[in-house]
Amino acid sequence: MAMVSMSFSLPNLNLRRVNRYSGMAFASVNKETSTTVGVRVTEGEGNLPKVVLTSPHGSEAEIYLFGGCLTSWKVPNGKDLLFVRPDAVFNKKKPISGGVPHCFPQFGPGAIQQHGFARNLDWSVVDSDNVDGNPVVTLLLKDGPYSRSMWDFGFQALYKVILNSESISTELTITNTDNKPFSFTSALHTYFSASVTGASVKGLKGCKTLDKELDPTNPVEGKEERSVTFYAHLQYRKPISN
Ligand SMILES: O=P(O)(O)OC[C@H]1O[C@@H](O)[C@H](O)[C@@H](O)[C@@H]1O
Repeated sequence: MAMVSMSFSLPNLNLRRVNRYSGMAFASVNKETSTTVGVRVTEGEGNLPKVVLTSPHGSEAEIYLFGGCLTSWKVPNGKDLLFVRPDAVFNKKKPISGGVPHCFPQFGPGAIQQHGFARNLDWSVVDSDNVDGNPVVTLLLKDGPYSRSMWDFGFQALYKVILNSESISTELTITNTDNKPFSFTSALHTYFSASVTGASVKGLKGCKTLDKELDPTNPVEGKEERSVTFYAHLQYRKPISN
């Protein structure tokens, strides 16, 4: 078993169960479904089912079952701290581009599709809870014919999201359910919404660039510092010095 987790300002929790429901599984939703205080499943963009977590303190989070993708985390003042690209599509033809997409069982490019298949599949809700007023949901993804066609291993992925008044916690647990070992790479590939005014990146001069969007020739960077207020999709590789 392996675990990846991310948490922002999560205070110590007194895990007193208030209200719990186990065994929910939604592949689609026709109307709003709610069985646990602060946890409901409703229809999102493109009629895709999404779980909405609502805290009594006024924060709210949304997780699409397609890709198990956390797309929104609004704090009590209404500000969404996550970013979803304006050109993101919600039609299952591509992963949702933004929020916190899953990269599993491979991070980045490699033997299978970029960032793996977990962000392209429907997850299901297997558990929901309300702990001291804080809504908790656990999503499940298992191997199936599609994943086996690329990566022939039995696995179970459990993704637990806890919404607190001023923080959110995510925890991904991978279990090998096969009779042979496997290795994998994974990430909770978070897109934050932030102001980049005044931000820049230094130490670039002499780095080889890889610009997927604008220039496939990968020139060597001539500037030492670049502002990040322009749209770019750049990676820099520092040459190895002797
Ligand atoms: O564009 P994708 O497949 O959703 O991946 C998101 C990003 O993932 C990052 O890991 C890559 O470095 C970026 O190049 C890429 O844009």
